[in-house]
Amino acid sequence: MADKNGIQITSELEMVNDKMCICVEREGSYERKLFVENKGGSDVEFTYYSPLQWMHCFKFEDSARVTRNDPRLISPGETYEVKLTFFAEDVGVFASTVAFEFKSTDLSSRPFHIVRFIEADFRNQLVMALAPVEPYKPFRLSSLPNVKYNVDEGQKPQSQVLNRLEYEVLLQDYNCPGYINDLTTILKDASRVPRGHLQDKKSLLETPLSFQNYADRFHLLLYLEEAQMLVDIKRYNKENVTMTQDKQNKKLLELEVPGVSENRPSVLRGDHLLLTKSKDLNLPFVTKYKGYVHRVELDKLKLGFSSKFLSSFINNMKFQVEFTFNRLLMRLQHRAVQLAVDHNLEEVLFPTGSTAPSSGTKPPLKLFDRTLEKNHEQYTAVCNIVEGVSKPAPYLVFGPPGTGKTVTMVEAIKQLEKCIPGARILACAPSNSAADQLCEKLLPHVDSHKVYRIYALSRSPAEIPPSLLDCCNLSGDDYEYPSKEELMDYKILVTTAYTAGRLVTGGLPAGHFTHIFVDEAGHAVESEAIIGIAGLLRAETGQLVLAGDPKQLGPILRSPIAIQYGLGLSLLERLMTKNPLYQKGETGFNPRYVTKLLQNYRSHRSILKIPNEMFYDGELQARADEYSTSLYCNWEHLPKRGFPLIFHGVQGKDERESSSPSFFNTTEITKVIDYLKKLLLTTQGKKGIAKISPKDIGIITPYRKQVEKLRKAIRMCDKELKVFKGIDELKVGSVEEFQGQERRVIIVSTVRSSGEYINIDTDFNIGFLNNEKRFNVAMTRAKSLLIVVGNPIILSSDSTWSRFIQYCTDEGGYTGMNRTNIEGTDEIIVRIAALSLQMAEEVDTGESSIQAYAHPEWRNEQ
Ligand SMILES: Nc1ncnc2c1ncn2[C@@H]1O[C@H](COP(=O)(O)OP(=O)(O)OP(=O)(O)O)[C@@H](O)[C@H]1O
Repeated sequence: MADKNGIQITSELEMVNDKMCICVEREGSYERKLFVENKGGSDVEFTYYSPLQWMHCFKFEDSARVTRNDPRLISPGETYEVKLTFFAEDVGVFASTVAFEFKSTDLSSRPFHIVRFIEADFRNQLVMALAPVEPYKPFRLSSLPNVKYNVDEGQKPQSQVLNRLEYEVLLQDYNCPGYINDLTTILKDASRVPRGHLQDKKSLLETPLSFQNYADRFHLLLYLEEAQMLVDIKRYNKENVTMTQDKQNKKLLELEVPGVSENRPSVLRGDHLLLTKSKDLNLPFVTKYKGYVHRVELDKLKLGFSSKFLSSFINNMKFQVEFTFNRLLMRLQHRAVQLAVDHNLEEVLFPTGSTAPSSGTKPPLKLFDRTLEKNHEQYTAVCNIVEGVSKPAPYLVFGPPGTGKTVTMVEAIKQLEKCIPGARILACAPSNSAADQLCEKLLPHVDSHKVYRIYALSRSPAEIPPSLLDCCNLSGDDYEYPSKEELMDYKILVTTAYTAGRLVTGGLPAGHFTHIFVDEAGHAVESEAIIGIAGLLRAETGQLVLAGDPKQLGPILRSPIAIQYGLGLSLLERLMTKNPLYQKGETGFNPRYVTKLLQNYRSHRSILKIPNEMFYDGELQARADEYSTSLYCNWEHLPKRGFPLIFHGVQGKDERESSSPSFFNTTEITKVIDYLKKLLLTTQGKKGIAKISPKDIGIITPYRKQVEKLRKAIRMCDKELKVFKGIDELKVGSVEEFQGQERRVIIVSTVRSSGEYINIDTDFNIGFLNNEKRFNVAMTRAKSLLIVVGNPIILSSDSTWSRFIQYCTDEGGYTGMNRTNIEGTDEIIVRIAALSLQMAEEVDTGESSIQAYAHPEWRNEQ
């Protein structure tokens, strides 16, 4: 970039972070001058200039049409102009790197180069309304000094909970043993040979999982995971932070924690933080104030402290903050693996199929959802679950997205409730949204007083679906836990896997539940999936049913070592891959234990094609009803009629604001809003297109900040959308929040527009790139129309996305940014390397290296 040999390149454009920037707010063409000035003492030949990558929206011209064969002499003191035209056609941020080549008149000299970065930003009103509220300034991570301290206990949120459920079954601490750090070091370094008990632990990890080593192996894996969590949570410690008093509740203090809504760090209601007054830090002995989390609101925490602390609190007081993580979730898993052994669940967890199948034919079932009767696999699965043919082995319902796993499970639960008078059912899922969905699907056919949805205190009441308010444990603004006896009266309890642990603690006896169902079982670590099983299921009499798809989102873990030794394998996947009862034989799967569903009833066949080929060996059959999946096949905004899939390429910018580490992309938001308005306002009910309401549309994006900005754009900025009837029911959420869900129309905003942040995505397991499972879930939620808005160049660096974009292009579904002549960073790097090479090697062949770095398109033009 440096000016060289007296040549300076300046322009009329504003310089921002070493870039020449032009910012416009309207369509049109904009001309700006670049100045090549000779400030040296001798003549210089201007031999060439070229953008290193071709951008259709930029044009460069000069009066003499400089070429190598016809260079322009620039004498000392002279300035020569190059005209840049920016064609603003579509909102976005467009960047170009331009290389200028010169040669001094001395014949023996070699060419030299100067590079300039040019960025053009075409923004509209919405982009401006959503712009960063203040520049991004990452917060400094600090390791707090080891000082002696005492802890001042804070105010817990639980105080308002009506708790009639006793604590009958002990939950021990399961503290991480001291040797775990040494073991971690040894396991990370293959050259180190462990001795004594560390050797025993290493051998335990290397021995295949069996019922004999079940609890010991899982305890060890969980400790390894916890050790990594402890290291990771320290990254979030903060210095010199201030708090403010909450406006609604003066007893709470508000602390800003950017990233908390994306689980960076993960903080739930009821967790606690430790705060030390900054001014006390030099003291030999300090007090750490415990603040309990009463609410998590986007990037803010509302904390409850002791009254002593509150009376000494003054605004702008500075603190050091240490995050802790809630060990409860680890402890519940430790207890579960122990209870699995104590309750002898060997035939459930390592089934051998030793018991004879029940004989005799049962009368045929009349299903609530008659459509399932037409699918032999689903119908058989429901009958087999009701008959309990796999007992004590678990019954598995697995298959790709939209094949009806959840509806099969729900139908089986309804049939059990109807046909087996003594049936008591526990229905679980790893996430709240999946558990809510189970409950919502049960309600149309089961009396609401027979079903009870139990939430943990950490669940924000605002997120509870209105349809479940009458059958859950939220009472007014507070949660309650009914007594054991009251809970045992319900025929069906629905909860997350973790919250099922409270039922174990509450002393519900093993064998009370005749059937336990776990949906989305591929999403949970085995030790998590069994929290609601171990201690509640009696192996000889109970029936366990697992449903899921190992190709969708799996467990999220922190420790590479725990993953290496198998903690990332879900119970569902372990049974399917390691247990002979669940393997595919010559005649397919054994229907006594497993049903594989392969008929997709959700999506238009064009939407299914890529996930089907990439993740399901093409086995998936598109069986959704033609009428409903074709509703948008004639939509006027489709690039190609009959292909209800759009990839809209945009050239945006991934931005951050304030101290939030999360990303957003306002150019993509503009496009998403455009499509939303086309769907809801301009083409509603037009030309054979069915009417659609906001609840039938879902917007998926991987970053929390983009979720927040999209919601703001829809509910606050756009004057037509914000007053649109039912707009609050339009769900905008992360992929995790959409797992198990479907919508008639799905719009995906991928956000990423810069290669430099891809490592952050990989490190924190966020974003879409390098994450096939997240891609799979997002792409398989739409029934009749899928619109993906993203930067095709960045996404194409990932083989899965590249194939998807190619597919859309081949089928005519690609639109937006003209890609034909745009290349990725790799090509630019090659061209920059070509420049440097020539300088480094000091070769002067008399031939310019320009051919090596100029874009072919540019050469043709010249
Ligand atoms: N036999 C069937 N006939 C018609 N429609 C069906 C049938 N089975 C399921 N469906 C419909 O297919 C859609 C997907 O079903 P469901 O959500 O149960 O699938 P899933 O396998 O659990 O999906 P995911 O893996 O994405 O969670 C739903 O709209 C459901 O009503």
